[in-house]
Amino acid sequence: MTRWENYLLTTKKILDQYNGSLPLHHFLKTFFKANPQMGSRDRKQISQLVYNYFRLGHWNNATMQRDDRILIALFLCEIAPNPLLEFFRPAWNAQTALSLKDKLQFLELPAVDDVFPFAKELSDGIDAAAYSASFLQQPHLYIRARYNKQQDIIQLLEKAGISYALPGGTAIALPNGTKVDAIITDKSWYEIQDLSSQETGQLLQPAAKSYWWDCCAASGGKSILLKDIQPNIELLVSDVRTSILENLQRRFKEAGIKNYHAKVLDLTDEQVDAILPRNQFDNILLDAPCSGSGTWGRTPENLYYFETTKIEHYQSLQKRIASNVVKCLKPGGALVYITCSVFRKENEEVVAYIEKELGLQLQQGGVIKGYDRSADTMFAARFVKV
Ligand SMILES: C[S@@+](CC[C@H](N)C(=O)[O-])C[C@H]1O[C@@H](n2cnc3c(N)ncnc32)[C@H](O)[C@@H]1O
Repeated sequence: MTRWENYLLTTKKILDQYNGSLPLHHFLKTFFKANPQMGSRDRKQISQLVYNYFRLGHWNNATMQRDDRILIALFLCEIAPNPLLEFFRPAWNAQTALSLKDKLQFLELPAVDDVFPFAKELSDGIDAAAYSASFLQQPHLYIRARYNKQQDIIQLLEKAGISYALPGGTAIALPNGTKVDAIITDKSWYEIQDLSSQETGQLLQPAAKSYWWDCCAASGGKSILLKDIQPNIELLVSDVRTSILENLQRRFKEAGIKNYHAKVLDLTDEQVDAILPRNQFDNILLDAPCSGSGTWGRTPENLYYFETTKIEHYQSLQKRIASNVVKCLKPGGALVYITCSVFRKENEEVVAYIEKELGLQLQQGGVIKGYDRSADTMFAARFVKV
């Protein structure tokens, strides 16, 4: 059997075994660990076939054999010729540089408008067809340059022969999979952060000496952004997961951030204001737990396995957390609500709840589109407590 036939067979084996209960990258890690005969090149190429397969979601599923679908996915998602495609479909391999539209025409296949199967759930202003088509492209890896190091970083990238783009601000777009830490060895020069996530910073507007609570901090991406915009703030970070706050502490150390407090807190607890020793903040950043549907370009298995019933679950969690934390916001203070979701129920409907039920005033915000620039799509809204 040739290497390419073996890759195709292994891809089918993975697709047979995977059921969506774990994130795909965890499943693949375990699968390759159990099959150590595969080298890193084999793992990379098989992973590419599996990921591309899921990029098609349920699109045109009924009419395609699995082998065909794997090869069609490879052809539609990749822009450079590929030895595996050359082996199985040399005529297609000669056409990999065509646009998506021309590739579909070449194969006499219908448009990919329904790759994303939840179009009727989308937030205002998201173009469902463009969003669907965006899944066939791998998103970029974005970094945010810190301490005016953008020029120094660019020099290192050029020296290493890495292509890059400058989409604005201090963001740098890199090809997905770039080994950034091997190129930029001083970790304090940059943060890995998606472009749309970087742009949520425009809503933070931190005043010097103000007291902030990043109440769903995870490993602290938004908090580092906040501190980079205004280092002179007081900051409490919290999350329900102890392990993620340990990651945050490591990441803050690498980023040179020292002055902050960290606390493990479950924000579904109605008494959360009573647990905090100082429970009145000038500003609260609520980067809420959500479906993550705006980031599925990086986890396309969700196109296949996500169940819409989960949206309601996230909405009720978001409302519950918002109503508990707003009690800790000083009058005149701002709440910044963020999701990486494209669903109206997690975005506009939660905004309406915060306005109507919690009495805050919406100042600015909305969807931050990423699908037209190989980035995540997010939602951010800034409120003031009157
Ligand atoms: C979208 S992530 C935050 C991302 C982070 N702000 C960043 O920029 O990297 C949401 C976080 O909410 C946390 N979370 C989920 N349920 C929670 C709860 N009941 N109380 C507190 N935090 C919770 C999760 O552990 C997760 O880390």
